[in-house]
Amino acid sequence: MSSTLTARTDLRAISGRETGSDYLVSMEDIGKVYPNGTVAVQNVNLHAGEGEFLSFVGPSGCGKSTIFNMIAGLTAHTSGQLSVLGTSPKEARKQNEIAFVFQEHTLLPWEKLIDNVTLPLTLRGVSKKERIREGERVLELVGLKDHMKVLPRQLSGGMKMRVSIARALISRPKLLLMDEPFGALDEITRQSLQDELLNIWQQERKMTVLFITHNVFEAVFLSTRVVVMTPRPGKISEIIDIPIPYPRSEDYRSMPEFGSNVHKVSEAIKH
Ligand SMILES: Nc1ncnc2c1ncn2[C@@H]1O[C@H](COP(=O)(O)OP(=O)(O)OP(=O)(O)O)[C@@H](O)[C@H]1O
Repeated sequence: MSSTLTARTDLRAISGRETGSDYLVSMEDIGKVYPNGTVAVQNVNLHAGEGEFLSFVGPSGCGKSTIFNMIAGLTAHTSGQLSVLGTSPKEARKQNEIAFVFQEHTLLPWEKLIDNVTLPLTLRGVSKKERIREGERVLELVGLKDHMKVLPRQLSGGMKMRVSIARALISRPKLLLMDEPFGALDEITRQSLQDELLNIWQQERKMTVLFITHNVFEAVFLSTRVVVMTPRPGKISEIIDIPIPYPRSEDYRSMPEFGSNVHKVSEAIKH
């Protein structure tokens, strides 16, 4: 076992964030075999604490989305022990404390932004007054409060992604799962959304983010730890601490520490 597999950054020291002692996600020897016999992941051991930002990198098909779907209670693991927010993934999902953001924005084209972002509250029967208050709060967080009444088609790709993030935040999730959210965006938009996501994560002090990306630069810019996976059947080969303090400014992207961490993660992916 690699020594970095068990290493753990002192999150409080690098981010100034409060951290809890309990794990939000605990995966012990997790495996997943799909009904057609595909062994997607094997022997996955991972613990994510409150307030962490973990990115998952690895070759296509190594089981990253499968891991997220198991954590979200959308597909069952077939071996090992998985606990999310201290209970089973399905139970955790019912508590509305897990939110998902995908690469595709999945907004309702005929609904104004305010109605799109408040949809999870509408489905739960929350009053209109509270929906509007919470909708304004999250649209403000993503810098779109002035666009409450517009339709999704009037927005750029980056703005649509901001709306998806706002909708995910409306339930004040403890755990935010993001599956390649910025994969379809141009580099400039992508970097500005990375900055915004870190700002939001710093404000929502206890929220844990799990983030899938194919982009090593993005993983190193955002994360407290980077989880590196092997080709299928996916296993975790290394978990690399990124012990650079937050807030991480634009300058971080040109610092030697950034380059050396990118190199470390890139090397880990090759082995
Ligand atoms: N419902 C399913 N039934 C059978 N096999 C599946 C199913 N979903 C995924 N797989 C297979 O499981 C493996 C892992 O897939 P998964 O989508 O989790 O990988 P990934 O790392 O997220 O890939 P990518 O980076 O390309 O999105 C792949 O071989 C995939 O074909």
